Amino acid sequence: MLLTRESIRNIDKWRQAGIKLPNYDVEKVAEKTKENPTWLHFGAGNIFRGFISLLQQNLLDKGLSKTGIIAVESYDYEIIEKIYVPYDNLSMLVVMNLDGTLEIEVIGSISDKIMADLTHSDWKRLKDVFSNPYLQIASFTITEKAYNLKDFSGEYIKDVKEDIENGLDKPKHIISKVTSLLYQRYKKGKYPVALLSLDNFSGNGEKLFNSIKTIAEEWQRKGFVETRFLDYLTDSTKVSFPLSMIDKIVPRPSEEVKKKLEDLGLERMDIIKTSKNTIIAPFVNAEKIHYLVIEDKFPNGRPPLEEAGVIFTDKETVEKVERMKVTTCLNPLHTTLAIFGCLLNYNTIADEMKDPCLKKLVEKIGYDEGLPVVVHPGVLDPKEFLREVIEVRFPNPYMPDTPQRIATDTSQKMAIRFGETIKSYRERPDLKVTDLKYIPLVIVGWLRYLMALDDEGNPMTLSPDPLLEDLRSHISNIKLGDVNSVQDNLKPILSNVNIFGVDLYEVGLGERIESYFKEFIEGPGAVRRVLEKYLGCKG
Ligand SMILES: NC(=O)C1=CN([C@@H]2O[C@H](COP(=O)(O)OP(=O)(O)OC[C@H]3O[C@@H](n4cnc5c(N)ncnc54)[C@H](O)[C@@H]3O)[C@@H](O)[C@H]2O)C=CC1
Ligand SMILES: O=P(O)(O)OC[C@H]1O[C@](O)(CO)[C@@H](O)[C@@H]1O
Repeated sequence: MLLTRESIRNIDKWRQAGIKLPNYDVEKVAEKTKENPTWLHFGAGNIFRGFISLLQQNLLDKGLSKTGIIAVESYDYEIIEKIYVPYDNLSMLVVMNLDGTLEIEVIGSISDKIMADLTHSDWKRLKDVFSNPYLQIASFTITEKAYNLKDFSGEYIKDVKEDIENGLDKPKHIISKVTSLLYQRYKKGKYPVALLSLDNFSGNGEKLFNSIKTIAEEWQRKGFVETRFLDYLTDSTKVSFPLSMIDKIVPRPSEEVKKKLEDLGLERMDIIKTSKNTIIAPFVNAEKIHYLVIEDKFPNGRPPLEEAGVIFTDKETVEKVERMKVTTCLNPLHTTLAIFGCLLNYNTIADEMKDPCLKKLVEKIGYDEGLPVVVHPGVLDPKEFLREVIEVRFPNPYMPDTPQRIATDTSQKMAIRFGETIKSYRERPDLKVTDLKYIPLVIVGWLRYLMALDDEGNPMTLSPDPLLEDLRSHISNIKLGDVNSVQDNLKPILSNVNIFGVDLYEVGLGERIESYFKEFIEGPGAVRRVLEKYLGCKG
């Protein structure tokens, strides 16, 4: 069986294999989408194929929507060539249930794909779609770093510098591309639209807005865009940037799942790693549980996604729910497991949850250090959410999620995942930053991880991170087993407000972290020993 539009016409064959098919005519929806494009999504990767597209499929299945989503890829064109084109834009979602059963579903709601490549004819098509009055949403899952225009020294990165000089016609960075597309929309009729970031970080909509506004202002100063364009962009009845909280664990595609699909008779299920490091396959494996909370601000209307389980609410509630998830109840625990999982040679997050020390560490970070500063968001209960994460979601033995995946881009995540809690402790009169014992342990774990040696002292490959070279330039001066080599090498990292959101020395944690670090590098096995010492556990 091939995952193609033609093959899914043979409904009985797919049914016999136990695979659910779209309950609508995929071709017709694709046609309708061409005439009436309402939703573009930037970032054609795994979460889009396994979650966002599922929401729209849900509406199409119920007859609540008539059009699909157009996937836009602006960075890794191999995804389109190798994962969209050969499979007619279909994706296959494999849900890993807690009892080991799989629920498999062909997703047909991705109606088209576009490469946002200026040298390709697709660019013209993208400009047309973007200036279409029907367009309601341009959403994004492009990873947190893609929103950054500047490097850590505060300078515009190379592509952005060039984009600012070159104006509307040759943008390279995704934010400049989107700003240029928005200008087309403005010129065409000032039509309204919502730009919806579904990336996993605090204030995602605001960050998208600020980045786009920065480019627009630079272009306005150089005379590339009209001043009124800034009015359009900053008028939320025209262009909105809703905040969102997105939550579904969508690990990289796993060989085990691929094998199971092949056993069912599916062909061409190969997992690829692109030259830009995206690991992707025709299928997506994911957990069943998910949450999506979005600020209800869509000036050109939106599909009735509440019918697919999305919670629409006000900005303050999204902020609270997002803070709860990203800064305390899920992502800090994930990053903790990522760092120590790599150091202690774990292959899955679920296996780590069987390690009494690691389970205790995430409990301490979640319940003891995180929960006290969480503001109850109303729509979800933080304690119950945390319990579900620790007791149900992370330990799911069928989820092929790896610490190495979550360890990607850790430098971009520390400020949000740990810095926010540190700041709350600093601000609250009833709490002291120096009461924090376990968050510093994770920060130290990360510094130890950056030595690229596992706890036994064996070389370990580090996950991609835009700051890796910079960080390694300090850390590589330190030798395992030689506490004296620490010297001042940690100072530039620990005092970097861009990395942690605070200067860790100023808040009183720097020295403690340095001293923990020295214990961590005493020699092989020290990471495990230190965890046992501070957590009173036996790993
Ligand atoms: N995988 C997951 O479980 C979840 C992911 N997310 C969010 O979605 C993001 C993407 O996750 P996945 O789709 O799983 O990853 P992925 O690796 O499968 O896809 C990443 C996507 O982002 C694009 N991208 C990467 N760097 C870019 C850049 N500099 N400029 C423009 N586009 C760029 C890639 O081309 C690709 O389309 C995450 O970083 C996170 O913020 C949110 C919830 C769950
Ligand atoms: O650390 P990352 O790359 O944002 O990934 C975090 C993981 O946890 C989640 O936050 C779960 O919702 C997803 O974004 C992803 O599976």
